[in-house]
Amino acid sequence: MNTNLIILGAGGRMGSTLIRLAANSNDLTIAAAVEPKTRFVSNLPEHCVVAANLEDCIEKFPHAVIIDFTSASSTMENAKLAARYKNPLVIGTTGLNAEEKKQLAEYAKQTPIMMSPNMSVGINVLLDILPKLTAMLGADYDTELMEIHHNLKKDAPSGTALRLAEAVAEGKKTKLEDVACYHREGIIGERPANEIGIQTLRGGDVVGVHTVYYMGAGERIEITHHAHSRENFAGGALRAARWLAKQEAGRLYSMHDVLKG
Ligand SMILES: NC(=O)C1=CN([C@@H]2O[C@H](COP(=O)(O)OP(=O)(O)OC[C@H]3O[C@@H](n4cnc5c(N)ncnc54)[C@H](O)[C@@H]3O)[C@@H](O)[C@H]2O)C=CC1
Ligand SMILES: O=C(O)C1=N[C@H](C(=O)O)C[C@H](O)C1
Repeated sequence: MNTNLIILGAGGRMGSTLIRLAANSNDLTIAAAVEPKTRFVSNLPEHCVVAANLEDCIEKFPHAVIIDFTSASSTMENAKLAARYKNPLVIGTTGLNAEEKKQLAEYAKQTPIMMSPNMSVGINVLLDILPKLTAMLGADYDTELMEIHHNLKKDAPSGTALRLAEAVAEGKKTKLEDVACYHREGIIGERPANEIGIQTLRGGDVVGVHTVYYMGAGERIEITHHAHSRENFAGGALRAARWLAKQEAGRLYSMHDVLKG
């Protein structure tokens, strides 16, 4: 089966990687590339439409799967359009707040939507394991997370770090918002036992590093995921697009659903 794609943020780091990978596949067609800075879009296949915004082209491509790696505010506008025109939507954008995620769950009742802050297999397998690992280690192990990304990243902490921290909180049978600590400075006192610390580092061209630490008496576990390139994320997003094209609307899907098949 051939799947038509509309790639949003086509001139960006993820958008351009998606175009390169999709153009080399046998079962995907890039129908449209959307990017306000159209001069940054390159390497497009013949017949691909270029538009400055989704509204200008969505009507031409009913059923095309939209892939969105843009910014939180753009994603919300794009999701509204996808819901209106019933196009499936894969969202990789991070930095969305709780209210925006709630709104996306509403749109997902109108059209199939899959959202994941990290499209890699490794991180998603880790997300499955962390609640159990955290519960097995128990309250004697202090849990902290650290993420490192390139100096052009706009949101912090990364969407992945927040999702990993939620999985840890689940294992501790608590809510992340009740125990998260994003900043330490000055005379802060002893570390509360149930706290989950989340620290952000930024620099250079780091694609993405996430570490979860479990620190106990006399031992420490560190689990680190290194993304070697953006192809890893783009490959996951294309896999999600193929899968989503066959799904019904109903609830907000995740990469877990995609990997389950
Ligand atoms: N879920 C995942 O696996 C991954 C998620 N991300 C997330 O994806 C997002 C984008 O990351 P990058 O590609 O590094 O950023 P980027 O800044 O290189 O690219 C974003 C592009 O979107 C364009 N854009 C802005 N508004 C738009 C609109 N309304 N319609 C179409 N295009 C629009 C911008 O002009 C820009 O070219 C970020 O939120 C990032 O955290 C990044 C990598 C992996
Ligand atoms: O902005 C990025 O680059 C990345 N963002 C995602 C996030 O915020 O988790 C995923 C990945 O680590 C790269």
